Amino acid sequence: MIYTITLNPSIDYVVNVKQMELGKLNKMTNDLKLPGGKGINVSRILQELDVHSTALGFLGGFTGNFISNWLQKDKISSDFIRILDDTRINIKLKSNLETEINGQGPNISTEESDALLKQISNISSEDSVILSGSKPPSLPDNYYHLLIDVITKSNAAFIIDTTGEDLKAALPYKPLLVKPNLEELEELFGTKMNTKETILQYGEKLLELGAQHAIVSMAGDGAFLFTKEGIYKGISPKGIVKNSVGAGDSMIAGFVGEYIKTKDAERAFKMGIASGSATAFSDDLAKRNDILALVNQVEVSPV
Ligand SMILES: Nc1ncnc2c1ncn2[C@@H]1O[C@H](COP(=O)(O)OP(=O)(O)O)[C@@H](O)[C@H]1O
Ligand SMILES: O=P(O)(O)OC[C@H]1O[C@](O)(COP(=O)(O)O)[C@@H](O)[C@@H]1O
Repeated sequence: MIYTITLNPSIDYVVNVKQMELGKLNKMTNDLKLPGGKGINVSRILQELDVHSTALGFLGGFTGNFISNWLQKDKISSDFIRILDDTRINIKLKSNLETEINGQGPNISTEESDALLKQISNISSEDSVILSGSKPPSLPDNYYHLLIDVITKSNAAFIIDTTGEDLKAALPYKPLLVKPNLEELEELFGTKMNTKETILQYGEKLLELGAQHAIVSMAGDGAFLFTKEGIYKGISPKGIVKNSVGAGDSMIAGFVGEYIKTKDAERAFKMGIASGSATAFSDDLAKRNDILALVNQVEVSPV
């Protein structure tokens, strides 16, 4: 079984405004409320790719109900710990520029956070766990570490998509995949990476520090895949970008869904790029047919 864990889900409130003017009354041309949070996005794309997963994490309040109802409607299994506080709402403002305003996240009590640790102590070595996104500030600083401890004791594989110290601390536990975007890679190592050589140098460092596979994604400029066998460059297909929110999550779902079936990292990378780009070219996350239509357009070659 694949489990996704979203510690900080959200409703993504996508708002379109023709020409945003700060300090004035702006009228929306249209708006869209979507279930969000990185692991939930991964589960939604896995479902499109016919890969079954169960979405875990914390959900609460009317916002939490919106997300669980959506997942139920789409027949995506979930087993969230219900919390007293409301799940956050993140604003995705599409105007002349794309602006995001993400909430900090709800209060999570010790009983609630312990309940998730207890729930995942039942996983086995046959399972894979995808840990995605930020954690609400009310969770203990070492909460990701506590989760990884439980997962690795069960000998389950894990993938982690988060940033900063949480990502760095996870590497020695040999995640199957990490996928920082270029900005996150720069933040992780505290240095600007203006040349291909520097990106390759720090991408390889992710493997030296323990990751089994690493992808460094660069939006419309494609991505690099780092494996023990070699480094690959993937070129993103061209298209009209509608909403790139969730492109990174889609890429992870595409990679993991294919890798678990075939154990072929290069093929999985292609599926990852196709899934990320198909989402960037859609209002919501990508649909199965959009992904499959792009996969043959993705070019991957050794560096
Ligand atoms: N503007 C775009 N055009 C084509 N593909 C894109 C675009 N933005 C994202 N993608 C695809 O999605 C992948 C992940 O996007 P990226 O923005 O790098 O991740 P994140 O959402 O984590 O910041 C990219 O490697 C690419 O394949
Ligand atoms: O957990 P975080 O880092 O606060 O991010 C949450 C946001 O990320 C998203 O999951 C999108 O992530 P990506 O664009 O990186 O794929 C949104 O759905 C959500 O609003």
